[in-house]
Amino acid sequence: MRILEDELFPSTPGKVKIERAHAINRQFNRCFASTSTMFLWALFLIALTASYLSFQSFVDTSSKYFSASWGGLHWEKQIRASAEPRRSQGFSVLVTGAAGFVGTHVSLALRKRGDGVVGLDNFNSYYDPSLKKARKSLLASHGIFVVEGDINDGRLLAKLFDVVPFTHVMHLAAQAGVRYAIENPASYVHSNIAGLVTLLEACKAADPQPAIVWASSSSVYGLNEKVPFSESDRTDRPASLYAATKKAGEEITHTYNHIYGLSITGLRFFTVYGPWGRPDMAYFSFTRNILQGKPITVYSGKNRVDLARDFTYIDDIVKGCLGSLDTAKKSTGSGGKKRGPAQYRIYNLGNTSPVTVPMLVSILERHLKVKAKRNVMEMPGNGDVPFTHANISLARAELGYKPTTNLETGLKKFVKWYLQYYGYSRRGARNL
Ligand SMILES: O=C(O)[C@H]1O[C@H](OP(=O)(O)OP(=O)(O)OC[C@H]2O[C@@H](n3ccc(=O)[nH]c3=O)[C@H](O)[C@@H]2O)[C@H](O)[C@@H](O)[C@H]1O
Repeated sequence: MRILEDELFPSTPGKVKIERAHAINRQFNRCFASTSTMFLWALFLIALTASYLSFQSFVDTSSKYFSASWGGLHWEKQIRASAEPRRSQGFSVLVTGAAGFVGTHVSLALRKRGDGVVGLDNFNSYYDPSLKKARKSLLASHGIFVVEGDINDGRLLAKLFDVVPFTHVMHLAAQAGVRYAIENPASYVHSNIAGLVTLLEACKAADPQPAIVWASSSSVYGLNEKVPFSESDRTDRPASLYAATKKAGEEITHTYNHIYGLSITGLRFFTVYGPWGRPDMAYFSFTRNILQGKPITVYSGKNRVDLARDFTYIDDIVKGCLGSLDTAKKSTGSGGKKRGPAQYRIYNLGNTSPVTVPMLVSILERHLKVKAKRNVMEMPGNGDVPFTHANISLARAELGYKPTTNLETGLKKFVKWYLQYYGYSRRGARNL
């Protein structure tokens, strides 16, 4: 009671002071209590934000990890198994563009003779990716594992060389097609220049360094008029961006050979055709249109001169690729440094027997037993050259390259595959 009275009615001024002091103290305590509560709240909020952020980064990292199409112990095991040669002194070859036309055939040929093969392909949609998936299944049925990834992915390439000491790289990944460069120029720079450099960087850093065989193109001869085209002819007048990027590739590979001791062989392919081919190429799209009763456009040169190509059958090209791998010397660098001069070669791989485009159509008509609806028009100025013709004496002498399939025979084999693949022989045309 007394305490309560004293509190309500202080009896002395001194007591008032004390009471005031108590009041201030109480206020201070209240204030301190609320400040510390605020402080605790702040701490709590900071902790909450921090844990949210770290959870987010965990989610990001793990989603990246889980969505990555490569990596992990099982993946590495598959790579090692695929890369393992099955013959003594066999190669371990990394084939880029393995789900592509030439890549599939070369991979199969290497596997059949007992070499180890790992494929790499980005399965882009330049043409129907389901054809690339079908090629991948074909490769898988022969024990060849194809990694889904891009040659611009330096981390992936480093990982592959980490897992397997590849003896060779068969570099066939590229943005192909002469006329498509008008529509999508950046894709040529991305694959044929940036991708090439990323790949060469990985090869340079690899220990041991692999020997590299890669696909250049007959298109580097551009406006060259001297026939047949020899490796020593001018190649500084490309007629398309595609050709320019392939020519740039020849210069870039030379640089890596010169500075880092990489063994390099460039192959100038001449209009390669055959089963499992590329739907964007004339022989393929003509076949599709002829079977579907649609017209085809046949380009002609100035003054109605027929265009001609040194069409080369895929099996001959494969022999040239394997001959190049077999004769490639080892790279001489290690630890990113050149230890001595390294091999640098360029070869034409053609058929050395050009055929006109109207003749190509006639052969297809005969094999398909259907008449084509031809629209002839002057070649638009979009990168085409009027003719190609390979001098193959260098490849013959140094690689033992000797093409044996003429266009008539090669197209017969292509048509047989086409009819079977697209189901014509069984139940009429698939709707393609
Ligand atoms: O050797 C190469 O380095 C290149 O070969 C190939 O290019 P090209 O020789 O141009 O083959 P391709 O398109 O089949 O046209 C063949 C002919 O048909 C004509 N052509 C074409 C299409 C058409 O609708 N009409 C037509 O007359 C056309 O004018 C041409 O005269 C590869 O595609 C290329 O990636 C590259 O590897």
